[in-house]
Amino acid sequence: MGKKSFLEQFESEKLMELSSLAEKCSYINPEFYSKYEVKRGLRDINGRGVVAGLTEIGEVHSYIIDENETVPVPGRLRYRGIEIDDLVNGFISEDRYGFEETTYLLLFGHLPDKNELINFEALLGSFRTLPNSFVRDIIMKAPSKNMMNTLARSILSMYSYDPNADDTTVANVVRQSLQMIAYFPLIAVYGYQAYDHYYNNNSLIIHSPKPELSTAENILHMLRPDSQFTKLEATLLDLALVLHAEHGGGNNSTFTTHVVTSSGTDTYSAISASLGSLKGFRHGGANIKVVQMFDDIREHVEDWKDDEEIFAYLEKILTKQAFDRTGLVYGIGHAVYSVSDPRAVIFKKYVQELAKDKGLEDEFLLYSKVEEIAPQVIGHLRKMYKGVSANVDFYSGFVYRMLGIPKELYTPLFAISRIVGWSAHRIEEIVNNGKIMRPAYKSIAKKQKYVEVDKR
Ligand SMILES: CC(=O)SCCNC(=O)CCNC(=O)[C@H](O)C(C)(C)COP(=O)(O)OP(=O)(O)OC[C@H]1O[C@@H](n2cnc3c(N)ncnc32)[C@H](O)[C@@H]1OP(=O)(O)O
Ligand SMILES: O=C([O-])CC(=O)C(=O)O
Repeated sequence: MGKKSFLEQFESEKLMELSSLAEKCSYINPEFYSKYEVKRGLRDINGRGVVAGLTEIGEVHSYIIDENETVPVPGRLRYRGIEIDDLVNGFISEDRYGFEETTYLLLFGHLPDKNELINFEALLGSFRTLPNSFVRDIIMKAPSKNMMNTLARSILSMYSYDPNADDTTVANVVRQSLQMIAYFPLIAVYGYQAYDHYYNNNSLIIHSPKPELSTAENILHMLRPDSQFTKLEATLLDLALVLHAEHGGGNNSTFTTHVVTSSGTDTYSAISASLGSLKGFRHGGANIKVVQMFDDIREHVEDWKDDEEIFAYLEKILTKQAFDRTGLVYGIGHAVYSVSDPRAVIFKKYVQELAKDKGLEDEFLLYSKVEEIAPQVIGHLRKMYKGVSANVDFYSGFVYRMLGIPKELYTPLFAISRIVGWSAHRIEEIVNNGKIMRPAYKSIAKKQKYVEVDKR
């Protein structure tokens, strides 16, 4: 073997030494959190978050108080006060797509009437054109294997194309938000096409969006080489976009929008930070992990109908002996919900229909079994306070897989939808001229004296 490069040497020897120092001086005894009454993850053990703000955009409901006792209840989600089930039933029963209507509702506070909706859809359609040379200079250059990083990088670059980028007046932020809502599907899909071309050697496909198509239809049109899709496929993707659009101010990526916006920074900086948050596997990134976990379960569990075999394999995942060895069963559990996540409940009904359509009923059955068994295994091996159930990410990846969407686009699809919630929250933060967010950390460091370098 040749001489080791400086980097290799650093990695193998110095890095291990420095990393053990960093780990040692970063460790905090978990008992101190209860001793100093610090809420880990800014939540109490019942999942109740530290109240950090007020909002009128989304409401996440998971428990009631009965005689001073917290009682978990089936989860409920409201967008601008409207129950998510009512919203979904509304546009589906009228045989319409719902994402544009939901976007209008979340940003402007009321359901659009027919004219407002037509005009708004036309406005989004007219914004669905990236600035000249953006695809060539930003998206095609340095394609990355992770489309969340491609999105974040592209959104940060958008700053250079916006002559009024730093203006944080509401009018300008509304304009930037609508442009980002229109651009996100293009950047994500084209970013994927560039990756697929440069990394996988497949033909480069760039279909221009069509102004008359909905967001969901445009995604399928731009993604598929032949641009073909069925009504059921577009309806399912539209539903997924509606269900992911908003989740209150406290979820990790939206809270990031609030924190970063409160410093007074520009829209592109705030949204790229939220994208970084959403990518994480405990948040939006879980949807890819769920599908990878199911690939692993299908490979290792022989009888998909055998509850005991499934239980035993999930135990192995929980005890870090199988799958990615993080000890997490992805798609299960939630910071707030306990009995159920209403979005997973809605999804499940439609997923069953699509699975039947695609001849994947056995796989749907396996998902249902894991949904039922995983909470028992987690309850058995972890300290449970509020209970766990399937979250929105549990079925979303399965839907995307059935739609033939590549896994690289699963979390970006979450972002294509959640940009709406982030935008509404950024505007709410600006309108209310909030103070800069600045919580406290209690220092528990022992005092030490400065020692001159020769005497250490
Ligand atoms: C859109 C979204 O962001 S939805 C969430 C998507 N994320 C996932 O699906 C990843 C898997 N799930 C998880 O990691 C967690 O359930 C989270 C991050 C979502 C919530 O975590 P918490 O707020 O800690 O949940 P909760 O308080 O109910 O957990 C109680 C215990 O069960 C554990 N637990 C909860 N869910 C899981 C899970 N899916 N797998 C393994 N252990 C779990 C927690 O780690 C905790 O144990 P600990 O105290 O020893 O750390
Ligand atoms: O609320 C949360 O913590 C995570 C979540 O489900 C979301 O952001 O949709």
